[in-house]
Amino acid sequence: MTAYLIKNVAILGGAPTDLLLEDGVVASIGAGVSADGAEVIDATGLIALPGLVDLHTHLREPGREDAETVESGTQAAALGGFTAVHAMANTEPVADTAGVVEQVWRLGREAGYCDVYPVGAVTVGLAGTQLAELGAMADSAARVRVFSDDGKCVSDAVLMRRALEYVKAFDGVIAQHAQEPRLTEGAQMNEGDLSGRLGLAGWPAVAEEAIIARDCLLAAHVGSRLHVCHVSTAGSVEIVRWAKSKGWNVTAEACPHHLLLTDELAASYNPIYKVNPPLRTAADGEALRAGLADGTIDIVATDHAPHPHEDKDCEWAAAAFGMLGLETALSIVQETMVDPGLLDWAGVADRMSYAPARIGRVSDHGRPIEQGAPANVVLYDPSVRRTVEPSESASLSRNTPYAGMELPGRVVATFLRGTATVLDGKLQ
Ligand SMILES: NC(=O)N[C@@H](CC(=O)O)C(=O)O
Ligand SMILES: [Zn+2]
Ligand SMILES: [Zn+2]
Repeated sequence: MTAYLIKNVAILGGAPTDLLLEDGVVASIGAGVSADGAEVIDATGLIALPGLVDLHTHLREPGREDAETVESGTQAAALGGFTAVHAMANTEPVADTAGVVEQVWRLGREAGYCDVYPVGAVTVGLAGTQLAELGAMADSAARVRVFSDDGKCVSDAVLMRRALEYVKAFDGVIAQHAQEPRLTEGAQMNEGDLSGRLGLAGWPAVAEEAIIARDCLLAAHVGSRLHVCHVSTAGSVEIVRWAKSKGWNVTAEACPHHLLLTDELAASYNPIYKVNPPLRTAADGEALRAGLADGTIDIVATDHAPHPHEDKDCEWAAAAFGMLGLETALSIVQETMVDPGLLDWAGVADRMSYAPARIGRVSDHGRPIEQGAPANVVLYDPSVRRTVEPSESASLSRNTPYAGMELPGRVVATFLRGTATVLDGKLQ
């Protein structure tokens, strides 16, 4: 196994030092470290961050291998600086049994680009009527700790309560896609003046906020853990802040696209901007960034949602919801959070590595870069700018909303347990 001696690297943006990755671990740190036979990387100007952890990725396998496979999705993840991703359960078949989650987990191991932690469905077939075999998925080789019907909301309050109660036995968490279904029938974009003008059915903020408020109360009532997926409104940030002030065990995520993009883009009628929950107003984006800065929003999660062109290259109303996210997430966090001074690199390590690993109960990832820790590390160059070129993506899909946009930063290398998955910006 190749050892890597990374010279003059700024760990979390600190003073330059040397970093030796050997035998799968961080072997030593300090100026002037030397190692015979190690491959030397001159990392002058580069930052080292702990390998990123995504709590919300759609890999589409099994069932929609035309959109993404575990292999292609984890290649995209590695290129984005991720060493672990949680794969959502809305596959075909749905990941609602020990058999399916073990299959996804094994495919991740075989591909070897990034550790894959399957998310188990909360209800059978995501149908929202009957609890899935949560215990069997938790006890399986995949050791599932995160359960979600993402794509759909667990809207039945009794089922949500039972799920929250059930996962307490193995320290699991319910990750809710907060969308009141009756308030969002036929919804196409954020509800506001613009949806009226464009003649597209609106998705009101209250449909998200009402479910989040209810679920915070339920989680507190049964003493369980709730995680809120893709928080998109200022009101949702306020509700999560309130729940945390009560000491309740509630965590929340924001997605890069909600930090950067706004609902005005829907005026193009280009379905590349169609996503669930929808792009919201500039004021919502500002509240999300402030919430992420002060810790109300615990993490950034990509909600990487690949769709083949036939599901996106059509009229707005017929198009699928979702956008790619893995390869651009770190750049967008730099653009929206680091460059404006809202978060430093230590903060990025927390929101994109430590905290998501903690919520997902993943112990091998999300560890500070210190001697003896697993060598899950990303080297990032914050000083360059690049134009997003969809054809360069490792994803099998092309639905990035950032095509042609100039973004800061570039992932130079990613190491998974000391093995380079990306070097010189290229997949290994
Ligand atoms: N975010 C999306 O717009 N789409 C996701 C589902 C989801 O995250 O709710 C998908 O699976 O395509
Ligand atoms: Zn969702
Ligand atoms: Zn999702």
